[in-house]
Amino acid sequence: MTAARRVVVKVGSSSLTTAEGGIDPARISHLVDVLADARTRGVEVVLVSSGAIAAGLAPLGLKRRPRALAAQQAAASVGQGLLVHRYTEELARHGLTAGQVLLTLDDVTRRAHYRNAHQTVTKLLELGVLPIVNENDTVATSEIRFGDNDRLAALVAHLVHADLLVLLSDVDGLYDGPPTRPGAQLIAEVRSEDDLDGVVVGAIGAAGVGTGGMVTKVEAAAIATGAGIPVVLTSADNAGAALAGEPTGTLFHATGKRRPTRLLWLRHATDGKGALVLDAGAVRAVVERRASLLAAGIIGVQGEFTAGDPVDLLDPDGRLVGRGLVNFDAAEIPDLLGRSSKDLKRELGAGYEREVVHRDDLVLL
Ligand SMILES: Nc1ncnc2c1ncn2[C@@H]1O[C@H](COP(=O)(O)OP(=O)(O)O)[C@@H](O)[C@H]1O
Ligand SMILES: N[C@@H](CCC(=O)OP(=O)(O)O)C(=O)O
Repeated sequence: MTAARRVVVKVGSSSLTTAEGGIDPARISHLVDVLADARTRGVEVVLVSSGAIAAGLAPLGLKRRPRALAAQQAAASVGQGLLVHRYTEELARHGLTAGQVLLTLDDVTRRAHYRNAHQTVTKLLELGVLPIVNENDTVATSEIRFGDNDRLAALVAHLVHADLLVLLSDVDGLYDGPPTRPGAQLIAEVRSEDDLDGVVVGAIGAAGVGTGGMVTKVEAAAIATGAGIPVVLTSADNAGAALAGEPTGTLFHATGKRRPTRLLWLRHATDGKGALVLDAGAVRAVVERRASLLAAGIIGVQGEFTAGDPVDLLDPDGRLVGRGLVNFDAAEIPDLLGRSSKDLKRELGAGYEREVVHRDDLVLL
């Protein structure tokens, strides 16, 4: 693989903390050396770093990662500052400046937020700053949370038009089963989902500080490769090789083409906040003709959602056919059901003429 020009590097909590808990300064120092080295070769780097919660445990006298969301958020609040401070000091040794970017799910799925996040990170790169991204843990509540940073990193890779995503963990690649199992084999290359048949993808590692384990890494790889970005999964110790384009760990080849991120997210990770039930004609229009969903073809509405939320699209038998970002609140839809755009415009005004889900905001499942 040739060396990439713009890379998103994601490092997990398990690669940044000591066995006793708390940030491991030596590991951060090593990682920063590798990133700085890539920078001197002209590679633009965006770092997605986990570890805020893990870094907050020791200062709060906590022995292990708390289960309750509020306690995790408190730990993240304490730990994020410490973490970025560590990076800032280490980067300064190389004459580099860190910029903190905290994102929520909305920032990479809602159009206006997405544009904003894109502009900020692009500007930081233009200014020669090394952006350090994490989820905005203190404000993200359970329904709108990534939780793990693997999928966030895949969406960030898309957001910044990266040509490579490097996922660094405490394991040196994807194995065909839990790596602690005797005889587990490293998978060097994944060209399609078929290569994952029979692979047992398991939970978090021994460090117990990560989230999601291998499952979210494989999902992240599917999101990125499906959007045309290859992924290298390896250990933090092998970060240098990965950034130099040398074979290491597991390489997931790109399978698809670039697509809007909010569609990637809709397909891979979002559960609909509610659902719209379509009549048979609307199912055909949406599935076969890739048309927008109009009010005339909707026969039911389920759940509570507001305009801009993801909703499931169901056929008359309740089968899931797609998911889309809806243009109306749930409460507005009953009045629109089954009515033509022309009637809606005449009776309710021009704002009601628009599609309920625009085809650009819709994925088939
Ligand atoms: N098939 C597999 N291949 C490799 N690692 C696996 C596999 N199944 C489960 N794992 C576990 O996933 C862990 C990495 O996930 P996690 O602890 O969430 O790390 P991070 O903090 O880096 O995100 C590894 O330590 C490993 O024990
Ligand atoms: N945003 C959280 C990330 C949670 C987490 O542990 O993620 P990861 O280690 O990537 O599985 C943090 O900084 O602690």
